[in-house]
Amino acid sequence: MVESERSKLEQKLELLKQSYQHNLQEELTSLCHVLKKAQRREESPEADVVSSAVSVDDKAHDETSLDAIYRRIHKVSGSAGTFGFEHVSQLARALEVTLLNALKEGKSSLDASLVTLLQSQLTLMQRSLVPEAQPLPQCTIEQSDIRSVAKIWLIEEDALLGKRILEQLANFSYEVTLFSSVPAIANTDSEPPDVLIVDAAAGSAYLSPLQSLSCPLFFISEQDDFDARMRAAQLNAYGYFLKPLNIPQLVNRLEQLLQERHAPPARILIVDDDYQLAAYYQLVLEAAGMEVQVLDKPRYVIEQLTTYRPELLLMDVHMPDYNGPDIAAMIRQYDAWSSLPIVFLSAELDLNKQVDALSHGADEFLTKPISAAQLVASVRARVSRSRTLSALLNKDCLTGLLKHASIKSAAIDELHRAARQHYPVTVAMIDIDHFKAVNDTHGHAAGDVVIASLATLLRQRLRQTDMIGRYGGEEFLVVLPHCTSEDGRKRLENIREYFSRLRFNQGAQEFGCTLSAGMVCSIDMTEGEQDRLLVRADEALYRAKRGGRNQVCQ
Ligand SMILES: Nc1nc2c(ncn2[C@@H]2O[C@H](COP(=O)(O)OP(=O)(O)OP(=O)(O)O)[C@@H](O)[C@H]2O)c(=O)[nH]1
Repeated sequence: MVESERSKLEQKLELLKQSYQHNLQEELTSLCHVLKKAQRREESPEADVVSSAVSVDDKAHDETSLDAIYRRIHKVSGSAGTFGFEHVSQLARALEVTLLNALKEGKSSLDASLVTLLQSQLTLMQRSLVPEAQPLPQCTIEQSDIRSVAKIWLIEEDALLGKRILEQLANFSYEVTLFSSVPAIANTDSEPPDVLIVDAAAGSAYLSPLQSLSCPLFFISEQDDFDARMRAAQLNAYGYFLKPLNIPQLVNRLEQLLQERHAPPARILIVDDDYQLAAYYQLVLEAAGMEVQVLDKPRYVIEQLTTYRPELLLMDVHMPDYNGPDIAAMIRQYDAWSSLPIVFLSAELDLNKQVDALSHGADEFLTKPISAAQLVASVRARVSRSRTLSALLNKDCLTGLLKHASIKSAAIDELHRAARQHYPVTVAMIDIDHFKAVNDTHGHAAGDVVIASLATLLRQRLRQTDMIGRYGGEEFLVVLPHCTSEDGRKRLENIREYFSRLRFNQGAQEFGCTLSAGMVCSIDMTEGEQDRLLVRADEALYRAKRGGRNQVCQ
């Protein structure tokens, strides 16, 4: 995040805090007035004859009732700490516990001792109205549209093996520098790499200084025992690969790592009727690089989920018309949202109610007040785990791309969205030419390397917003939103050209491959024909094959 954007967010946060401080001041003053009223009633109940004549409904709304005071103190205890008024929050929390116990004992109105306690604590709260500094957490996720080439340092004493790994990784468009030993790194003055791959034979005594490079570490090793793997874990190794090396497997892991770093921002939906708190959470999460929308009317949650498609829902438990657990239970009725992470954010102290909320389909219960750092860490961890799980379910293990069913449904969803919002989408089917011959001549493992390299190339040459899937064995489907046929053709030609230049090694043999692609753009189709987009792309691919292969047809 650029510095100017960050300082804008910090200014907004400051304004929000000032506005909250003003409201809190008013709330505490208003509570003091209510207490005076309650005290007068307590001292001369005969003056309160009117109250005996009021209806049950009016009593329920009596602002001096124990329940009404409890709710207001509960709200202060949940929100004050969030805005940095730690001391006020602690005082309110202690009061809340006392009032809750009184309610549990069956009391419904304030007695003299409770009034005195409340008055003294409210005075203390008014005096403590000084916010503590709360820096916004740093944004740790870099975002860019197209990923740059990743730099890798490989430390391998065996020069022949090092050269072989380097050549194979170069096929996947990584920029690899080979070092013969750990000390050799000391002689380089270039920037640290994105990833460091080390042969564990280099000796663990040498390895500790590598951690100062603060880049992810991958080990390659001949040893598969507990001690060897533990040493790697203690050095925070991100991956451990056994020799002989399975390059596609290593590349898969590298890609996973690089994708995490360049992952699109997490999309969060906040459902909370308290606009100040919701605005605060929004600012904190945005400052951490996330995309956030706020919904203050829980009634429209399904519509909002459908249009915004968040990756996590952050929801208040107590809202005026509906409560959070009921909304969570309703969301779980929809297949599409059955695995959406739902996190409750509430000042609820009662453990039974927290457990009840979780049993209604929520994944986590965070108690207010929560610090900005805690909120960001918790949301980030949930989104990351959910992305990993969904990758396992929906992604192909050789290429890390979407599987057939997932890319097909992503394509159909995107086409419908594009038709509603009137923007062009280009769809392309890509197939490796004469792939059977690659397998027959160089073996299945070499064929796998070719498939994985095309996947990597597609990821590297397309935008983060494009969708890529492995449609069949050596066939890929790509969906390019906001892309005209002219633009789509340029991108596919670039990929075709680049792929034809890749060299693969199998033993002493070197070989290359080509691809054919069939593409179609949604705006070139007639109104009712859009459902046939995939069929038309497939027909275009067939023409490319018939026309001699190594070409893009539309
Ligand atoms: N190595 C490897 N081969 C695969 C995989 N999935 C499918 N294949 C092979 O891909 C080959 C596809 O061959 P065909 O569909 O006959 O077409 P082709 O040889 O690519 O020829 P054209 O498409 O006409 O250019 C078959 O031999 C499959 O066994 C895989 O995951 N790995």
